[in-house]
Amino acid sequence: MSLLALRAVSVGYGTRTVLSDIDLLLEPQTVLCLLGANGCGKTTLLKTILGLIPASYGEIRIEGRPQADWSRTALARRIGYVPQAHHGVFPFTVEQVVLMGRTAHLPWHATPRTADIDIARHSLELLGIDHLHHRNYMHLSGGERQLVMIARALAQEPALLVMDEPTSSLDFGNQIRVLEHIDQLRAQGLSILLTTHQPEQAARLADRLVLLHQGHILAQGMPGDVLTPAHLARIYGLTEHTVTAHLPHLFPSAPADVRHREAP
Ligand SMILES: Nc1ncnc2c1ncn2[C@@H]1O[C@H](COP(=O)(O)OP(=O)(O)OP(=O)(O)O)[C@@H](O)[C@H]1O
Repeated sequence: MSLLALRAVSVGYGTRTVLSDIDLLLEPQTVLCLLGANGCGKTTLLKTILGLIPASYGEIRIEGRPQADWSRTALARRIGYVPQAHHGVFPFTVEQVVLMGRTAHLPWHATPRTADIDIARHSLELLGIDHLHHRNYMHLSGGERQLVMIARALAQEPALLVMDEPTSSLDFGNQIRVLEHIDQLRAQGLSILLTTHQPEQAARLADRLVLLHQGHILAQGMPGDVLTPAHLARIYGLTEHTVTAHLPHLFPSAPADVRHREAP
């Protein structure tokens, strides 16, 4: 059974459709990556999957059950969410913010148990930021906040982690650490749905890729099949030559004719 299944889903705001005909499956222990230009609808799709925005059409199933049958708490036990670079107002310590990840596992209004505090501390340690646990979240840098949001989602102990550009504010070292954590989490059995603006990151991480373009899925499949100069040129409005010239690790031996063809 797929962890997540979308069939003919349309998403948008009011009468404006942002994406339509979205079919996708996410299997257990899989990393699925959404790639597409700014404003193509990646975040909107993630929020629709999380139940924060209603789908305007189609069917979303989580672990085989229609999304509408899931209570918010039950969903929060199964899906952790790392929003895009976080600027929210959390006048709490880092440890308190990470403990919020345990809320769905606690009875209504219960205070966290020692086990919950241990799980929160462990999440901070995993990301190498346990030294921040007493700091005020509001006083952290953008990258530190992003790591705290990842720790909070890990403290949820979800089956599916939804991450919106998880490395966007991180320095080189922390980007690599987060990518390695994603590999480890998959090895431990988690599934991960993430967005990125970096094709090389998608190629390194993803088991499956979905390319979004002009309101639809342009292509989906294994990175080796989907990440072509022609597809990248199309979604980013570049020539294939520019794409291959800027991604030498992805396209080390692009044929000469590709280097001069224009994007369709
Ligand atoms: N709350 C909202 N109300 C109306 N329109 C919105 C809202 N949020 C986003 N949009 C619009 O929906 C479209 C898709 O936005 P979305 O944030 O999903 O794109 P994205 O692919 O995640 O972009 P980026 O890569 O820049 O983060 C954009 O045109 C955006 O302006």
